[in-house]
Amino acid sequence: MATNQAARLLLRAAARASHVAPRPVVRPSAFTLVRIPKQGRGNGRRYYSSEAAPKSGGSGGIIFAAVAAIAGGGGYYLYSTGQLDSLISAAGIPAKEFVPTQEDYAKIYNEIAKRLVEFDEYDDGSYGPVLVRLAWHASGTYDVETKTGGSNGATMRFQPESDHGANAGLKAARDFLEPVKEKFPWISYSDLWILSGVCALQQMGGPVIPFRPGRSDRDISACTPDGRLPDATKEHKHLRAIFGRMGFNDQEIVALSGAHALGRCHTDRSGFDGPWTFSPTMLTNDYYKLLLNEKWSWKKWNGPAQYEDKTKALMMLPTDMALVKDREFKKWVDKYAKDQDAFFKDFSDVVVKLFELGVPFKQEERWVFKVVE
Ligand code: HEM
Repeated sequence: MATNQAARLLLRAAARASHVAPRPVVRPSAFTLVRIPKQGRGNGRRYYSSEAAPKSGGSGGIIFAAVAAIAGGGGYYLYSTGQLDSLISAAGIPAKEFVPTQEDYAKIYNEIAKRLVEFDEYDDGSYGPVLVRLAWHASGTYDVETKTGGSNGATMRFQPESDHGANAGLKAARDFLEPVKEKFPWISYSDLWILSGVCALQQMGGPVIPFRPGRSDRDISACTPDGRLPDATKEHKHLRAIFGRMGFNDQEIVALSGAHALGRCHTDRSGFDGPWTFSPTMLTNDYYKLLLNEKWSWKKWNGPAQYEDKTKALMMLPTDMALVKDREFKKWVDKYAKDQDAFFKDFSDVVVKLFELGVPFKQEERWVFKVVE
C-alpha cells in the first residue's frame, strides 16, 4: 500500500513537472511499454528502461530518478494501472510497443481453464455455462442495421445494461473473470469475455472455436437499449426477428440454440427452473435429441410457463419448443439430432460469427487454443 501511495505521489509530481495530466485508466488493446534490464523486472514483467532514460537534466531526470526508486513494487502498480505510460510520455522517453502474441492470449486461455477446474463447486460443477452465456449476451445485442451493440465494448460492465432482465445472474461470470483481468491487465474486458466463452466451450467438450483479438472497451454511452436479447416466453416469429436483427438465418438460429445442452435456468435469475439435458457441463447434441424424442408438457407451478419431461428433471423454454413446432426450424433440429459432427461444425462457425459481430478487427488470422487436459 505504502509503495502504491508513493507511486501515486510521484506520478502527480511527474505530471505537474511536465504539465501532462495522468491518463485515465483505459487500456487500448496494444499499449506502450519499455523494458529494463533483468534485475528490475519482478515476475518477468516489463518496467522502465534505463537505456531509454534521458542522461540528465530537466523534469525527465527527476522522473527517471523517481521511477527508478519505485521500480520494484510501485513500478508494477503503475504498469498495471496504465499510469506508467503517462509517466513515460511525460518524460518524452521513446517507448516500445507491446503487442500481445498468440502465446500471450494462450496464457489467458490456460488461466481460465485452470480456474474452471479450481472452482468446480459452482452450480452443476462448472462456471463454463455461465461464461458461455456472458459471451453470448455481450455479442447478441448487435444490430446489423445501425451497427451498434455486439461484443466490442463490454458495456455490460455498466448500469443500466448490467441490470437488464436478460442479464440477471451474469455478475457471477464477470466476477469469476476479474482475477484474470487483474493478472493480465493488458487484455480488454471485451476480448476477455469472448475468450472465456471460447475456453468454456472447448473445455466442456465442444468443437474448436477459433478466436481473434481486437475488441476494445467502450464507455457507458455505448450501452445498448433493453430488449435486444431474446425473450424466452415467445415463439418462432420473435426468434426470427431478434436473430434476424443480428444477421442470422434459420439454420444459424437452430445451431446456436444447441448451446442449451449446457447449463440451467435459475429461479432467481430468469425465473425459469432446471437444466435442458442430463449433462449440463458437456456440450453434446442431446438438446436436439431430447427436443425430438421426449414427451414435453407444461409444468404445473407458479413460475413462468415452461415445459418439463416425464421425469420432471429436465425443462424446455417456449422458445426451445418453437424449434420443433416450426417446420423450417425443425429440419435443422432433425439434422443435428442425427449428426453430432454436423452440429459441432455448424455450431463452431456460427459461434465465431456471433462472437465477432460488430468488431472492427485489424487482424485477419484466427487462432486456435489447445484444450487444457
Ligand atoms: C434462442 C433464444 C434464447 C433464449 C430465449 C435464451 C434464454 C435463456 C434463459 C432464460 C436462460 C436461463 C438463465 C438463468 O436463469 O440462469 C438461458 C441460459 C443459458 N443460455 Fe440461453 N437463450 C437463448 C439462446 C442462447 C444462445 C444463442 C446461447 C449461446 C450460444 C445460449 C446459451 C445459454 C447458456 C450456456 C445458458 C446457461 C447459463 C447457466 O447455466 O448459468 N442461449 N438462456
